[in-house]
Amino acid sequence: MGAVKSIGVIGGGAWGTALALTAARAGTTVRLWARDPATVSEVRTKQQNTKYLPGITFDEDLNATSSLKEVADADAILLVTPAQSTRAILSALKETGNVRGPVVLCAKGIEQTTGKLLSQVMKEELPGIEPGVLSGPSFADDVAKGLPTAVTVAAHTAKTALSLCEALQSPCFRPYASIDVLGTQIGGALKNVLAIACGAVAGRKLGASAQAALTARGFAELNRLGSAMGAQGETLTGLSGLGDLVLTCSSTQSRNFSFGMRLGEGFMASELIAAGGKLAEGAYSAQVAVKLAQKHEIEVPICDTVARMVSEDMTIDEALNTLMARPLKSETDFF
Ligand SMILES: NC(=O)C1=CN([C@@H]2O[C@H](COP(=O)(O)OP(=O)(O)OC[C@H]3O[C@@H](n4cnc5c(N)ncnc54)[C@H](OP(=O)(O)O)[C@@H]3O)[C@@H](O)[C@H]2O)C=CC1
Ligand SMILES: O=C(CO)COP(=O)(O)O
Repeated sequence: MGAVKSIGVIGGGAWGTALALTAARAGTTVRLWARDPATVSEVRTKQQNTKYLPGITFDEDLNATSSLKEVADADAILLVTPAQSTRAILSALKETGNVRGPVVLCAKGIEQTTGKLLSQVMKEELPGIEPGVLSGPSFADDVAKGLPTAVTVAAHTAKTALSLCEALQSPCFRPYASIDVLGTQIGGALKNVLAIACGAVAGRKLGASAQAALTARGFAELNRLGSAMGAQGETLTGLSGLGDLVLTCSSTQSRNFSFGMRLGEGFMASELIAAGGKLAEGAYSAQVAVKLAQKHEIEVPICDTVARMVSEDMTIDEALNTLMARPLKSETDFF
């Protein structure tokens, strides 16, 4: 593909808005699609998205629209809605007949009903269109404020990955190109599950040592499962893997970590979900991550306890006891 001069961003939430700002700062023509007309109007007229990025007024004028057909008419599309809505949006995008460039998957999750990665979903819904993936340690708030951030942008060819990077690069946003489309998705999906575990440890006040141990053992799970699924080692230890795991497992700014904290404080997962709070993708990916691990015959005890806490099959104290009472084993696979 040639240079990416225009980008359509689908998703008027925190991350979609921050990525639209990122493209604008890079000098790329950008149009943001949101399903909520109030968001479209506020972004257009007030340079704000108070529902998802409260307290931030953009320096950039963003062109927002409610027309999917309009936003699809771009050299590349960033798809930035929650993972579970990906199939429906891809199908609606196909209906527009306007998609020509790569569609970059920016959600961090696995499809619950099928256990498929989002690029696999895209292959079914938009065959013939190149998938891309954007993932890495990047809080939408930080990015919207122009704080320095680095992410991985993957596509099947280096040329496409580099063109996408060029269309997003600015003094505050540094994308690294990759051709590991599969591997770049795995870290983002699994770190959300593992961040719930770390948040639960913080909420239950089990100490910084426990949190660090859980992060490191969580990385072992991410690494084992990612490798079994075919991810490259450098991807798993890179920005979209270890980088994002460290960020999300250590900050109350993370919605997954905060969701875990509430579990650790004694709230039930169903209460938190019913209250309709902020999106915690890990709550939707935990169970399906465990199933994927079973399919690949990989042990993921931390993901498993998170899945069981989310389905209310286990309390935080039971989870802790289960993890601590596991049979002794080697940290490496050498003996
Ligand atoms: N926030 C962050 O820091 C980062 C988020 N991500 C990932 O990006 C994805 C989106 O997250 P984020 O933007 O933060 O989420 P938000 O909760 O901030 O926003 C979600 C957006 O998606 C819209 N939406 C939800 N369901 C649908 C649907 N079925 N059809 C169309 N639009 C829909 C919502 O619209 P409405 O308002 O109408 O409900 C809203 O505009 C997630 O997978 C997340 O893990 C990745 C990196 C950073
Ligand atoms: O993916 C993110 C940071 O890289 C955002 O994490 P949360 O969805 O947990 O807020």
